[in-house]
This record gives sequence, structure tokens and C-alpha cells, in this order.
Amino acid sequence: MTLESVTLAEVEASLGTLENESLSETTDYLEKEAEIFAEEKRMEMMMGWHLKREPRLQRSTTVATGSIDVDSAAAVTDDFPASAAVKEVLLGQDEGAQTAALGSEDVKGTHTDLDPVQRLFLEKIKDYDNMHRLNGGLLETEPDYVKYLSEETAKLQRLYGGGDLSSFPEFTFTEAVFAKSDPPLLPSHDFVIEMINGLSRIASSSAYREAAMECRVLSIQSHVVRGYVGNKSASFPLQDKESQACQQARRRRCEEAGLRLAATGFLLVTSPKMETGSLGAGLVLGFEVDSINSVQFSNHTGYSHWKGQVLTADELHVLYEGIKLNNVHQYDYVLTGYTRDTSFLEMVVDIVQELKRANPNLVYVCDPVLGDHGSMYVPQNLYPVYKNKVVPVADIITPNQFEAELLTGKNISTEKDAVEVMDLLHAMGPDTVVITSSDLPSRLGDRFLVSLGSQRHVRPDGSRTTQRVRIEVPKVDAVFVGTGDLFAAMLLAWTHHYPNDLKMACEKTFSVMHHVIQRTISYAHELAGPGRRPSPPQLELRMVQSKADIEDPAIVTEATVIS
Ligand SMILES: Nc1ncnc2c1ncn2[C@@H]1O[C@H](COP(=O)(O)OP(=O)(O)O)[C@@H](O)[C@H]1O
Ligand SMILES: Cc1ncc(COP(=O)(O)O)c(CN)c1O
Repeated sequence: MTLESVTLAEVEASLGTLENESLSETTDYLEKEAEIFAEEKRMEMMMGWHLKREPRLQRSTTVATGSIDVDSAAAVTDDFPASAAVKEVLLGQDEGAQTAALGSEDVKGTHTDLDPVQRLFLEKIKDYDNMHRLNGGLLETEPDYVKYLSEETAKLQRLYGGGDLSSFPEFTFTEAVFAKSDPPLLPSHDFVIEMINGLSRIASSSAYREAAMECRVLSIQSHVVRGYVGNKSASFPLQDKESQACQQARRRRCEEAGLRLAATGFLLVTSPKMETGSLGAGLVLGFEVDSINSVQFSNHTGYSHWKGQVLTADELHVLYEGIKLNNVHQYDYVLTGYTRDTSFLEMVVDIVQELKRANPNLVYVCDPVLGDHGSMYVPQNLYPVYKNKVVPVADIITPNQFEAELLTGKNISTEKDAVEVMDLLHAMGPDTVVITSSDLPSRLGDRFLVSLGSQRHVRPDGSRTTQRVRIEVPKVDAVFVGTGDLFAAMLLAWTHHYPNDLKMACEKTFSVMHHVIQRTISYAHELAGPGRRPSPPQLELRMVQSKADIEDPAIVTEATVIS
């Protein structure tokens, strides 16, 4: 059957056979017929505008209630060059006009520019509308639908306080009357002007742009399926904690710039009358951590078994190239830890140098993992790479005593030795050095672990100053793995927060370590049972459970400034 072979009379004749059938069957039939027409016309004309649009017209005209889907009708007039008659019928000024148009014999009699299918639909709409009015309600509806409709109507009435949901509501606006003694509820004109001017100043100020910017870390470390070392140990605390620490640091900077960030996340101009709240959900300021997994192991190497893959230097380069090609290689920090391969480490150095050229303020935080307590646990050939290439480009390093001694060639037997070693390390490059653990005796007794830190600053006049601190924390009789990685990540975070206050940064960092370790050991003892030493899986750091302590550590140890 082709369109040309169907006359209006034929369509009407076929409709006649349906007169006694139910309305829904008729509608189904019409839809099918129209689909057949549309498909055939499309096949024949390929690009014909009106049949291409017919399915839309069908949808808007098969509404059982007899009303017009105004959105569809509007769409028809937007991009459907329908005849004037269709537009007139579908877009009457109001419901009454629509009904009148639909009920008018003109539709059938005078608008000869309608094609047969359009005319057929318009007539059916007219019929439905008449029947709808005569019937006083829905036509041929299923009981389920009536029930659903009445439930939905009741629900809306409950929600909106009853009333007639089928008519447009009336609004009455009454002028608010303020008693003279009432406190002003609205900001004054001057205040609003000040606020608008202030907002535009804020939007263009570097403080605002800085506050809105993210802080991005590239962390090149191990990944383990089970447990917490490397990236598993560093990423979560950095992302989590910094959402607070960064907020505070940046809020302080914004406040210095004369701005206030109110609790709602709205930016408001500083006003002496206005209270400031904590920075709310308006700006998200957590560290973004981009992780490159130097290895992917089943678990850390302290377990009886471990399996996995090692990323080669070339593979590292490929990943970095991908980042670079997209021009998203702008980083504020690079964080690295345990590595066993010299060419991989050399590639890290190349990447750090390139990233530093892109951002001269980039801070490289490096844990020079070489060994502990007199023995190396990485291949010997890594040592010259750390000493000659890695440490010189690092800004913050976190060696243990053994590593610090190895890198400088000087033993530490006293606190004075430790200070000299840290000075030697400064001379190699890094401005911040923390010796994470040492065998030095603590004044608090032999159950305390002594750590030392040193930070160099350049004064505004160009001269140098160095702050040195000693920290003593309770020693726990167990071997934890992943603590070095967590430590480096936390030092990164807290030095970011307190860039010129190593004492404070250390107190926060060591306090986080204390809380995580205490939680881990109590849980491990519980798992192991009385009198039994916890196993490596039982000693996995209780990282997620320590979220609150990581975010806002209660200070448990005070750092002593030693010079
Ligand atoms: N047995 C422990 N008792 C108390 N604190 C510990 C213990 N082991 C690690 N830590 C904490 O973790 C930090 C990092 O230590 P560690 O893992 O030994 O570093 P690294 O891996 O660099 O040698 C220490 O400074 C300390 O705060
Ligand atoms: C795979 C892996 N990554 C990283 C580390 C480093 O752990 P830590 O933070 O305790 O130095 C280890 C410990 N050997 C490890 O096995």
C-alpha cells in the first residue's frame, strides 16, 4: 500500500468498520495505521518532512482524555511545518479555545490542506473531546488506572493542602507590613550594593581564584590489593584530611584578603556586622591525588606470600606521556616511596624535574626507602641514585636514622650528630628533613621513640634560618608496614597547612600516626587473642576506621624546639 493509493474515503471507510469497537482498540488501530503510512512514506520519499514528523503527531493526539499535549503541540509548531489548520487546532489560546476548535466542523469541512492522516487524527481528537464532555470524565479507562489516578490526586491534595487540582491556582499577594520596632529583615540598599561590588571584586581576585583551585598531588607508589602500604596508605588520608586542612589554610588566606566565607558556601563581602561560619559545601578544597602504581602486588612483602606485577620505567613514562598529551600535568606536589628499580627511580627524577619546570612551586616529598636498623632492603644500586639524583631534587625528605646516615655518610649517636646530619641533608637540597625514627635515648624513657626534624627558611632579607624540633612518641612493640608511607603523606599535608611551622606540622603528623597505630594495635591484639603476637594481616593499618583522627588529630605529643 502506498500513500497515493489511500484516499480519504478509504480511510473513512476503514474507520467506519471500527465504529462499534472500543475506544482503546480504535486508538491502537489508528496508531498502527499511522505507523504503516509513516514508514511507507519514509521509504518512498526518504526525506519527506511531514511523514517524518507523524509519529510525534500521533503521540500528541492519542491522549484518551481528549486534551492536547501542549508541549508536543508546541514542538509541532516549532519544527514541524504543519498546515495552518493543524496549528490553529493544536494551539488554541486556551483550553476553551482548543476545545472549540476541536469541536468545530471547520476542521473537517474547510481545511483542505490537511493530509488524510492529519485530518483523521484531528477528527478523532474532536470525537474524543465531545465524548469526554458528554461522559463527564475519562473514557474506557481500566479500573486500575482510575484507582491510580485517585490515589495520586489524593497524594497531591495532601501535599499541597487540598483544593481543586484541575484549575489554575489563584495567588494573592499582600504587602508585608513591618512594625517600626521590628529589626530590619532585609539588608539595606547600601549593603546590597556593597555586596554586589564585593562579589565582583572577589570573583576577579586572585585569592578567590586560589581558594577555588584544587591542590593536586602525583603519588608514585605501590598498590596492594589487600592492606595499606604505598598509595593505599597515602591516598585516602590525603584526600580525606585535606578536605579540612586545605579549607582552613585557604580560608585563612581568604580572610587575610578581606573576604569571609560563610557557612552556607555563599561568598559574602566582609562586614563588621557579619558573623563568619566555617567554610561549607561551597568550595571543595581536598587534595586531588593522581596515583601511579609502581607495583601492583597482592599484599605487602611482609606476608609469607606475595604476587604481582612491577611497572617498568618505560611503562611509567607512557603513563606520564598520556597525562602530558592532555596537558593536565600541573601538579602542586609529587610524593614517592618504596622503589626497587634504578631506571624507574631515574625516570621519577626526570618527571619531577619536568613538573618543576611547569610549576616552580611544586614540592617534591620523598621517602628515600633504603633500609632500616643497619640493613638495606632495596638493591644496593639504588643508593647512588637516591644520593646523587633523587635527594637533590626533593624538597621534603623522611629518612629513618639508617637512611639518613647512609645518605650523608655520618653516624648518629647523639642529638647533635642528628642535627649535623640534617644540615648535611639540607645542603644536598631539601629544605625540610624529618628523621622519622632513631635509636637515640628518650628523656621520657626507653618506651619512647625519638624523631627529629629540621626546616630551613629564607627570611625576607635573604638570610637563612632553621627551625629544629625533637618529637618523642610512645613505642609500640610491633612491626607496622605502611607507616612510612602514611607518615610522608601526612607530613605533606601538614606542611602544606603550616608551611613555616615545622613544630606544628610535626605535632599534627606524629599525632595522626599515634592514633592510627594505637587503633591498629588494639584491634590486632583482639584478633590475635591473649598472649599471641599479631600476624601481618592482623597488623594492617586501621585506616578507614581512623578517618576522624586523620581529619582532626587530637595532639598527643608536643614537639620541642631544639635550636
Ligand atoms: N612500632 C612503632 N611504634 C610507634 N610508632 C611507630 C612504630 N612504627 C612506626 N611508627 C610511626 O610511624 C612513623 C614512620 O615510621 P617507619 O614506618 O619506621 O618509617 P620508615 O618506613 O620511613 O622507616 C614513625 O615516625 C612513627 O611515628
Ligand atoms: C609493596 C610495598 N610497598 C611499600 C612498602 C613500604 O612500607 P613502609 O611504609 O612501612 O615503609 C612495603 C614494605 N616492605 C611494601 O612491601
